[in-house]
Amino acid sequence: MLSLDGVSKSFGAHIAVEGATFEVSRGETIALLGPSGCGKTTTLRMIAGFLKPDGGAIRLAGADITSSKPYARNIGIVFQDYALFPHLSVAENVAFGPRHRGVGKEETRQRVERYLRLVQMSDKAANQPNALSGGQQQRVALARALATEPEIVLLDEPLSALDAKLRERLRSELKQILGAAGATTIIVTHDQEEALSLADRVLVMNGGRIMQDAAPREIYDRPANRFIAEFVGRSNWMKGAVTEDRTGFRMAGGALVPLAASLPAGRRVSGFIRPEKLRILEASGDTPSGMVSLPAAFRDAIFLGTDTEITCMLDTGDTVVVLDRTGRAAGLGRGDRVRVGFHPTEMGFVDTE
Ligand SMILES: Nc1ncnc2c1ncn2[C@@H]1O[C@H](COP(=O)(O)OP(=O)(O)OP(=O)(O)O)[C@@H](O)[C@H]1O
Repeated sequence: MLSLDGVSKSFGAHIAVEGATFEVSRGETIALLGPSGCGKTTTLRMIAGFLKPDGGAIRLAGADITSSKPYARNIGIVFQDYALFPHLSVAENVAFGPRHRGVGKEETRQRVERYLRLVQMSDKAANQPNALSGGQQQRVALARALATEPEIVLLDEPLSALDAKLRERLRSELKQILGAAGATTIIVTHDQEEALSLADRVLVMNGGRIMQDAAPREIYDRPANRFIAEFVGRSNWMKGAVTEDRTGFRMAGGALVPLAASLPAGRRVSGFIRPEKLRILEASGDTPSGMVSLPAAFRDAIFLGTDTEITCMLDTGDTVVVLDRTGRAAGLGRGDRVRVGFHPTEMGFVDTE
């Protein structure tokens, strides 16, 4: 449906986007995820036609749109701040796009009804936007974008102006709405949960470059580099080195973690484990079968509601964070001896930079 091929954009000497290359299939939702300033919005603005790329090509439904005007592209956009027309009612806001594009009266009326129903705002059709909550306004903005039945919908940080609770609710609604509309969607966000939960594929950007383009699970379980392992989820980095025969990772302290595939000579890797993959074990006794255990001292525990975040100092000197749901930290005091256990298959590796 949409493809970018080597798309670049600089502002003066600053390269904002470099060689962006990816495709979005019909009905697919992809997320551009990355820290502030990584080039997400610039990429979106080039797709929308508000910015002209310095190089590369953008194609939409087979046509080269690299240089076409924004209004000539069949694209729907939802911005962070909703930007509804304040003097028009909710229904008139949704009708605006189709009417502007010459869609007939009856068809426009049907679309307003259909898309307001889809975002569950039918009962507010006659209201003015300023009489709606932030979440309601954002749903209307979505209906307005969908009502033109665009080939692609662009969502720029669509939930970031909402409070945490509402953001979570609207996130799952958004997924349903986009699915029901069969929309092809690109969502720009710096919120990893939003990207992982909404998108079929996540493109992680940093410094103007796309660093990984993969399914959410893949990004989380097999990040392409250290930046992604730290930006998406949290990581405990474990000291160690690849064994001489290059089939294992010998951790500081002696524990051996087998590698899924033997590494080419000269390649150095760093090992990491997600906090929820670690378990607190008693200081003595058998290590559960198949697990590796590392002696450690308990430091502190913070109760977060569902999880408790436990910090331990391994005897190797590494500090690790364990997310625990079993109440294992109860009764432990600073300095108490414990072991930190995990299954070797749950250790991830990235190239040492
Ligand atoms: N019109 C402009 N003129 C000059 N520099 C710009 C312009 N627009 C963006 N930039 C720069 O290009 C880089 C990428 O900006 P962009 O807005 O794409 O980042 P972003 O990933 O969307 O960040 P954020 O999440 O903060 O919006 C930044 O360093 C930014 O300062």
